[in-house]
Amino acid sequence: MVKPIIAPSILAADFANLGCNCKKVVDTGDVDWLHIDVMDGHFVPNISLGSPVITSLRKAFPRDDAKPIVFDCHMMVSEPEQWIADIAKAGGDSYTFHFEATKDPAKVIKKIKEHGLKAAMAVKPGTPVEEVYPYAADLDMVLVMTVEPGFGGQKFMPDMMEKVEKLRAKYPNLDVQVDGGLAKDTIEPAAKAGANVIVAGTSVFKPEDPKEVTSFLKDAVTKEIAARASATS
Ligand SMILES: O=C(CO)[C@H](O)[C@H](O)COP(=O)(O)O
Ligand SMILES: [Fe+2]
Repeated sequence: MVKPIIAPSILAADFANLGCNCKKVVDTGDVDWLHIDVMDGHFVPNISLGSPVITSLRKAFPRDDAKPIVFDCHMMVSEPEQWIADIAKAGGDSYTFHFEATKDPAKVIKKIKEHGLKAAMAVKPGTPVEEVYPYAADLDMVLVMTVEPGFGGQKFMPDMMEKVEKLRAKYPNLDVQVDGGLAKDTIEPAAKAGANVIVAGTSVFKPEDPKEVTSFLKDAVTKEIAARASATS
């Protein structure tokens, strides 16, 4: 059975106070992962951050902590194979590449695993979810984008929930992640469709009290996972 995972996107943090901002959201107790958006200005029309920032952040969240935080790296980059070694060295745990960014997804997945990282594949809103199926057995997670990648603070696209439903029906034990516009008013359709890994940037980092949001998001996902388990037992 999948677990409910809340992954705040650090793109919405104040980069001058990145460590403190991240500690504040992790201290809610609801956060298991930090979602790290790497953008190259080529695959997407924006530049964000890269491995030096991940190296620094890893020092603030060491792997030998009582509750280690998973660094979930969302690689919005062309030729994704070229950054795998860098991200592994910097302290990433999971490497999500875009299906649209490579001609050979199987080769990218193999290289990610060779570097000891979890492998995940993302699909942009215009990409049919069926493209994922040939690779699903080798993936730890599939990311269904609920905005066009490139910027935080965009509006959640409810039409993407059909993709989440298809994935959840076909792969009951696969981590299915949604990213873009997730907040208290959009979590319900995502959780009901079967998403269990929730990326949320603006809605978690911007309010004064992140706990109020993280606990709402986590409760919503926990409830839907339990409902699905009892329906299938
Ligand atoms: O991958 C992303 C953008 O491409 C971000 O993870 C995403 O936009 C999260 O930010 P928000 O919750 O503010 O929409
Ligand atoms: Fe992201």
